Amino acid sequence: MTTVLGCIADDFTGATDLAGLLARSGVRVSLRMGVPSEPPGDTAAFEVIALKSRTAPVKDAVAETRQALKWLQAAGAKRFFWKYCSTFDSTATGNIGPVAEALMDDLGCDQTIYCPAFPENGRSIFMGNLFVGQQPLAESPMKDHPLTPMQDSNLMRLLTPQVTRPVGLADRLTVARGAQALRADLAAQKAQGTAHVVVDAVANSDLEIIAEACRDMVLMTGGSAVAMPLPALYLADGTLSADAPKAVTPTLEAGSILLSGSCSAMTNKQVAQYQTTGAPSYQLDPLTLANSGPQTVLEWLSKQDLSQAPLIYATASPDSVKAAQAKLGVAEAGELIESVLAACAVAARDAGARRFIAAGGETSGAITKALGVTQLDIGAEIAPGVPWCYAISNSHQIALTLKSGNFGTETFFADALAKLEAA
Ligand SMILES: Nc1ncnc2c1ncn2[C@@H]1O[C@H](COP(=O)(O)OP(=O)(O)OP(=O)(O)O)[C@@H](O)[C@H]1O
Ligand SMILES: O=C(O)[C@@H](O)C(=O)CO
Repeated sequence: MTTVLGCIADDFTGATDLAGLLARSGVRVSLRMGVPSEPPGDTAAFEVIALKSRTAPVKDAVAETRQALKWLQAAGAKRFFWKYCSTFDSTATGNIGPVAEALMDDLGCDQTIYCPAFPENGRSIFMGNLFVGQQPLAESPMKDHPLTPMQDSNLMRLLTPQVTRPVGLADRLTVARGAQALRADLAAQKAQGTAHVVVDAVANSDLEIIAEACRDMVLMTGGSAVAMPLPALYLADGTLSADAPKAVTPTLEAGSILLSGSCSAMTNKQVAQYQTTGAPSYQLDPLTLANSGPQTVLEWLSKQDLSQAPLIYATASPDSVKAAQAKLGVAEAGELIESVLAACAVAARDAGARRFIAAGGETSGAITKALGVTQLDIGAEIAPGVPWCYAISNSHQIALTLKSGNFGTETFFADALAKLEAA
């Protein structure tokens, strides 16, 4: 069917996050890993293209996003959503602002909004300042992020050096006055030449007002949550027909594998919690892998009963990650582990695994690539922003969940397996 909303996300777990929130509507949502090489064929009402552009050089991020836009336009989309991280992960040079401006230029639009708020996951914006739980962004663990350390909490100050046109704010007091007031405020700012407007939101009810006020904008930008109300708005006014294809749940064979390359505080807790369930687990050590390769873990995996959902993880404390990085190099350590987890995913699939849980954005990218997955259909949500996804890998129907490092509660891994049983 014709695509109603074309979405572009700057990383893989972020793309499943957005796709999962859109899929809460029950309407089919399709996720593409990278810009498809084929022109659009069987497209869904909501199409999400996942890029790996968050920390790419600005020029590459812009070029790749433009290609994604062209594909979505060919799928029939007239409205677009640019999804970045709910913690606004970016640097003074990009990539949030430059990509947004490139999309605005290509779409001929002169204003867009910026709303990374995701209240269900503790991200809120007040007077243009982003909070993670009760902490300002710059006092949260994001201040120490290895690639995009967020050392300012003010979104206008963060965005201004990334763009060429004026940046403004629509604050919570305006949002609280409703969609009409917000629309009037945006129009007044547009008349004064303000192209980029940060919009406050602290609760889902704010996001509903913002989505209603901005639903006719050619381009909206934000975290996933501000897009969540759009399907219901489109269904209500007939932009999306009530008989638009619904999400379907395919039948799956048993056999599960959990692969974790995320070292976030939450993933560390999730790995520890899963181990208390008695499930088999294997810890990857980067230094051992560098010396002797993946043979030992692959042998261990070949002896596992996949109905026990074994876990293979490189997840470690910040200190041991730093120690491994000091010896091997940051990128080298990461790539080594990603390649081993990807090899484990393929070996597990060939041994009969059909349910895959991947933790970490980079890790998820490596695993989906190794499994040859290019398109996923979105299923039930396990935790806010983390859905099950269905795909074909080497002619097998598989289910995959790609968990963003910071998302989910401590029992996420067991919750994910249980959710699939219940589906
Ligand atoms: N023990 C380790 N030592 C060094 N690097 C590691 C170790 N374990 C994992 N890594 C690497 O750290 C990186 C973790 O990034 P990844 O994006 O997968 O997780 P994340 O940052 O927690 O997730 P997200 O991007 O969704 O927030 C990967 O490149 C992974 O290979
Ligand atoms: O918005 C978020 O926090 C996540 O979807 C994400 O982008 C993970 O990398």
